[in-house]
Amino acid sequence: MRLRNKPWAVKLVQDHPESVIDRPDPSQKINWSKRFADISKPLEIEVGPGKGKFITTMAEEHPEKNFVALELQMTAAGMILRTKLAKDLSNLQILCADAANIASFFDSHSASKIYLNFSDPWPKTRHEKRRLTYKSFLQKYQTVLQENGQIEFKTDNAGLFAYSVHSMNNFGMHFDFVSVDLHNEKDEIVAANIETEYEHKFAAQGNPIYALHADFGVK
Ligand SMILES: C[S@@+](CC[C@H](N)C(=O)[O-])C[C@H]1O[C@@H](n2cnc3c(N)ncnc32)[C@H](O)[C@@H]1O
Repeated sequence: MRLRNKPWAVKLVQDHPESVIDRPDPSQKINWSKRFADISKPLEIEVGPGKGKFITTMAEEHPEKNFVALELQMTAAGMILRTKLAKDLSNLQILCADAANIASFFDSHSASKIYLNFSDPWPKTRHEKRRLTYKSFLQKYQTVLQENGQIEFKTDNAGLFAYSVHSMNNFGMHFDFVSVDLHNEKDEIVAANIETEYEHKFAAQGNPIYALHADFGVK
């Protein structure tokens, strides 16, 4: 998804370096302890949050955790920042960067969860390496996640879901939860689910939502 360029978003990002790390040099680790008031809180990362409904809701509902929105597009980063400022979410930081460099930005084994929500499907075989569940990405997530850390993945795209199950299984990951119709699971699972912008749109069109939780097991 490519968002139309919004000049206000660029300006907002530039005006708030305390909240957004804008295209950092991947050769330098980020000092997260300077960015979060309490670094001892569990850290959760969403890769590709888009406009940020999911990650800002999570940050609002879970002040006991720290969150990082890792988003490639500056316009999307600006939209997330606007919500962060409006809701005064001090436990949310925005990292405007490519997830291909995720292992450079975080200490090894520092995160407890990585969320992949409605990632771009890249259906052409020649673009397989760009899929966020391709093995080179899984390798980087493994480095960033703690031993018992989890990946939570949701999509409406059956092809990307099948591909991701295959890719994670080949990588030796363990599946803790799999659903091919998340919105029609048991009441407590449905109630705990926080929708993303894409999820809301696709579910409203009657599409099933696929979901899984997976971990890398003991290293
Ligand atoms: C299809 S949108 C989904 C947005 C949101 N997660 C949702 O469910 O509504 C995918 C998002 O992932 C971002 N993205 C794609 N590749 C990325 C990468 N390599 N690193 C960081 N963000 C990425 C895109 O810029 C876009 O905002």
